[in-house]
Amino acid sequence: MKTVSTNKTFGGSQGVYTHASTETGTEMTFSVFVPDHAPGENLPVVWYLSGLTCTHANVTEKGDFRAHCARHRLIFVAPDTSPRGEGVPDDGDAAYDFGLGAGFYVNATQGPFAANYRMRAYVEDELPALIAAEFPSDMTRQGIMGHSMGGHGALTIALRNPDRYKAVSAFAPIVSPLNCPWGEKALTGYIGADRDQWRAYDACALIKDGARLPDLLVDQGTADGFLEDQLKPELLVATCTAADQPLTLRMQEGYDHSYYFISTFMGDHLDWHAARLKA
Ligand SMILES: N[C@@H](CCC(=O)N[C@@H](CSC=O)C(=O)NCC(=O)O)C(=O)O
Repeated sequence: MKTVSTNKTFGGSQGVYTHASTETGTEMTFSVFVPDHAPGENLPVVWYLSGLTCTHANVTEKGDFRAHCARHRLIFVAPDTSPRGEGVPDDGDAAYDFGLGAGFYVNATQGPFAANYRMRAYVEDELPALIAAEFPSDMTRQGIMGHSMGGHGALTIALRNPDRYKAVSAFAPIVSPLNCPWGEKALTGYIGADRDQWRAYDACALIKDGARLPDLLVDQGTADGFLEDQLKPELLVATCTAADQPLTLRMQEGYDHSYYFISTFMGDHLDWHAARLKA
C-alpha cells in the first residue's frame, strides 16, 4: 500500500492510498478517515460505496462525514467504483453507466470485462483484508452504506454477508437492477443474459430468496430525477413488507440525487451505524 496524501482533520487523519489489487489486476485508490484514538485502540469501520461516475474522491470531498465519524469514533472507508487504467475495457460509447466508474459491485463473468471487473471480490474480500492489516480497525464491528449504484452495492453485499455487517443504510439506492435500465444494461454486460444469475446482485431478489438483515435505513429525495425510472423504492417497500424485513424508508421532501442531499443526512446515517456498532 502507498500513501498518496494524509491531512489532519477533526482531530484525526484523512488519507488517500493506492495498492496493487490482485482481484482487479489494476492499481486501486481508496480513502480512509481515522479518528483520533488511543494507541493500540481498534475502531469500528463504516464502508461507503459510491455511485456512477464516482471515485473515492466524491464522498471524501463532499460527503461531510468527518465530524460525525470523529464524534462517534468510526473509521470511514471509501473505495473506487471500478478498475481503471491502461488496458481496462470500458463501454464502447464511453457511457457513464457502464464500464469505468460503473463497476456495479459485481464479479463480471462476460468478456472482455471478467478479468478486471471484480468489484464484488474487491470490496467483500480484498480491501477488508488490507484495511484490517494496515489500519487500527475492529473488523468484528463493520457497517456499510452507499449511494445510488453504491446503495445497491451496500444492500446486496450486506444481504449476502448478514453476519459481517452490523449496520446497513443507503442513500437513494438502486433497489432492483432486474427492474431498471441502469441495472439491465450493467448486468447484461457483466453477467450475461441469464437473469437468474442476476439475483445475487439484486436487493429485492435476495430478500425474496430468503436473505434477511436486522434492519435497513434508506433515505430517498422526492425531487430525485432518477426516482421513478431507476431507483423505485416502492419495490423495496413491497418486498420488505411481504418478507417481514424491517425497513425504515424516509422520503425526504424536495431533495435531489446530489451530494447536497447525501451530506444533509450523513449524520443521521452515521448515528444509525454508531448505535449498532457500539452495541
Ligand atoms: N448523467 C449524470 C449521472 C451521474 C450521476 O448522477 N452520478 C451520481 C450517482 S448516480 C448512481 O449511481 C453521483 O454520485 N455523481 C457524482 C457527484 O459528485 O455528484 C452525470 O454524468 O453526471
